[in-house]
Amino acid sequence: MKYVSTRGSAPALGFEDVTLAGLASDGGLYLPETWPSFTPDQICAMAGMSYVDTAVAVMAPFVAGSLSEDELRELCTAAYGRFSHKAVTPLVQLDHQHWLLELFHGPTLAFKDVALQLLGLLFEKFLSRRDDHLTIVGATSGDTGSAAIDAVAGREKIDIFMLHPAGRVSDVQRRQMTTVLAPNVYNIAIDGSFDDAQALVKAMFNDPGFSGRFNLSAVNSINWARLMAQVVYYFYAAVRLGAPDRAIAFSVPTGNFGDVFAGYVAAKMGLPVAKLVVATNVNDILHRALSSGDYSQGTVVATATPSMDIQVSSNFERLLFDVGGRDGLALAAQMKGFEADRAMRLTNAQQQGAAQMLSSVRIDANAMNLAMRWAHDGAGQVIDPHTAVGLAAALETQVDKDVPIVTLATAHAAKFRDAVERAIGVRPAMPTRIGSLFDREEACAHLPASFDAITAYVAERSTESASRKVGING
Ligand SMILES: Cc1ncc(COP(=O)(O)O)c(C=O)c1O
Ligand SMILES: N[C@@H](CCOP(=O)(O)O)C(=O)O
Repeated sequence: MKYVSTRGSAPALGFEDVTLAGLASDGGLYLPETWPSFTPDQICAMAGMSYVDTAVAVMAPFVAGSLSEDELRELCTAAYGRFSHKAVTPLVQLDHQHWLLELFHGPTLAFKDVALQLLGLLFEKFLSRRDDHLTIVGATSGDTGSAAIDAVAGREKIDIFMLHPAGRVSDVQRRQMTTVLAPNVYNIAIDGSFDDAQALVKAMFNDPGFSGRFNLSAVNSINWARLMAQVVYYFYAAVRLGAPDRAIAFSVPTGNFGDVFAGYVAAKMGLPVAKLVVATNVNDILHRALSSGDYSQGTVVATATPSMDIQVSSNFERLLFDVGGRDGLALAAQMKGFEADRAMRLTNAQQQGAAQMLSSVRIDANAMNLAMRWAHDGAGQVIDPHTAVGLAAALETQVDKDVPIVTLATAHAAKFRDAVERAIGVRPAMPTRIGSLFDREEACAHLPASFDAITAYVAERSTESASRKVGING
């Protein structure tokens, strides 16, 4: 399997190189050259499979040439062995049509664990084959950071620098990052939004001197391996609800467009997806783009769904590339225009291509709170605010009554317990696997959202870490 860049001028690479590179050298994002696909019989055969077996079946075509099926199975067994639910991503029924797909049974209580537990192991596997050290730079609105840190903490050939917007993540999210005191983990709170953090990370990748010197890699969903691992749970859920004989709709609370793009990939691979609902909070760039073609960056508003307080959705570029005819050079020009003007219009082909599978809904605080209450009072489920945005959008979307609608439950309610308590008067208990989060010491640098300040910090700490490793090993 070869991967090509959405901006058309980086070299095509295999899975191992794409995973270690993160972002393509032309600033684009990697995608498979062609979509692998399954026949209805092959999808039918997934019905009785365990999560690990489904993961191997779905991901094998993507890793071909870099991992054998046995190696992939070994990594998946280790990654999903850390989940607290036997089904890994169980389904819960809410009423005759609505379901939740619980994606928060991993070590850090959010859907990010599904991909990042695997990605940590992929990094280790690929680094064991070469004499290399990786410097991961990442941006987080809270969940990617904690999941990535859990996945790579203590790994000898990796340093991780994780930027989060100061004061704009929940206390649980912050502590899940800052209380990990492993020597290869560096948390940085920046004065700015998640978008500022993501722009700084991309700027580090796009500076060839800096990215080459520190051998940068990515844990954000700009890294293809992140999305690949998320495709699995669409198959896993859909076959349990009757695919391939029945089409399934999914409603996905959306920020960086990674999770919902994984659903798009599942559909490209032959899964019968009736509809993908893109559920945004009031930071609604994706809703405006999909409903009217207007992709223009507004100011980020802080909400009770901080992980979705995003106005530039990095994976949207992957969708535009695929539905717009895969013309990398044209897309590169369009994205350069966006970077200069902070606004662009979708082409007709992009708009129409997206509309074939995707619809969008913008959910405000009131609708989100009502959905939390609906799930609690009607089905006895305490859901987190991000999941509630997805559920509210599902409830507002017209779907044939015979089609099940699965809302992706992206985080455990305890991660956002203050917002949940405000909405339904119930304070979710912290799962015991989180341990004594509130008794632990925190470590975090606080820096301005400035390229010079961040790169100086990374350079100084990476050098320190390199010399420390020489000291340990030599
Ligand atoms: C809890 C939660 N829900 C939803 C999202 C949005 O997912 P995506 O960025 O893949 O669209 C995020 C962050 O990414 C998240 O942390
Ligand atoms: N909500 C995310 C934002 C980063 O998204 P990613 O999927 O691109 O890593 C977070 O939790 O940090």
